Amino acid sequence: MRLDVVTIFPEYLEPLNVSLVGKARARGQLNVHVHDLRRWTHDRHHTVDDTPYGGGPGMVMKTEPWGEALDDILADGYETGSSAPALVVPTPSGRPFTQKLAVELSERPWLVFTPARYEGIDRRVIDEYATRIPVYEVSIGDYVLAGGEAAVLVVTEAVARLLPGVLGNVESHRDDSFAPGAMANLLEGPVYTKPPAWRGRDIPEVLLSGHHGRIARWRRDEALKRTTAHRPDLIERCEPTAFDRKDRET
Ligand SMILES: Nc1ccc2ncsc2c1
Repeated sequence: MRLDVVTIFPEYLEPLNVSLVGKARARGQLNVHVHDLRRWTHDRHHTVDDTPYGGGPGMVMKTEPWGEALDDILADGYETGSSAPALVVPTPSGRPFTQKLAVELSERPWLVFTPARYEGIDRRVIDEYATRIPVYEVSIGDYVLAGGEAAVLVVTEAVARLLPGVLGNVESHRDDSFAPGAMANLLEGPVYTKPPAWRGRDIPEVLLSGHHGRIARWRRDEALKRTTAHRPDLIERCEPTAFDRKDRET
C-alpha cells in the first residue's frame, strides 16, 4: 500500500516512522510519503489560506496549493506504478471512522490523505478530485481539534494493522473489540498478567482454571458488562452466541 499525506505540519507525522507503521514501512509493506503543502506555494510567505467568502471567523485553505500538490502527487504515483488512489479527507463533518471503514480502506492500494487546518479546505478541491477518484470524508469523533493530522495517525494505524503480514499474530485481529465474531461490537474486558498477586490484588480465579470454556464465557460476560456500562448503544448490535442461547434455554 502507498500512503501520501499532504500537510503544513509534516513533523506531526513523525510517529509514522515508529512502532507498527514504522516496522511495516521498514519491511516494505507500506510506502509512506509525507509532503509539505507549502512546497506548492509561490509567494514569499508561502500562503496556504485566505478569508472565507461570505465572511465569518477563521481562514480557509486555498485551492491552488492543494490542486498543484494533488496533481503532482497523483502523477508521481501513476508514473511509479501505483494505481486506484482514493482521497481520504479527515474532517469533523465526515462519516464516522469505524473498523468497517478501516477494513474497506485497507483493501485499497493507495490512499492520499489531505488533513486540513483552519476552517477547512475550499470545497472546490474535494469536488474537483471527486470527479476523478473516490473520496472518503472521515471523522474520528465529536470534539474540537486544531487540524486533521491526528486523524491521519489514527486512520493510518487502524488500516496498517490490517495489512497482510503486518500483525505478527493472526489471532490478534480476532479479539479486536470491533472485529467480526462472538466478541464483535463488544468492548474488550479486563486483562491480567504476572505477577499472580500485586498489592493484595489477585487474578480472577477462572483465569487460572485452565478451563477454556469457562474462561471464554467469563471474558464475554466481562465484555458485556463493560459494554453495557460504557457503550449501551452497541449492545443491540452484538451477535447472540452459544452462551446466550444456553442462557435462554435455562
Ligand atoms: N475537530 C475534529 C474532530 C474530528 C476529526 N476527524 C477528522 S479531522 C477532525 C477534526
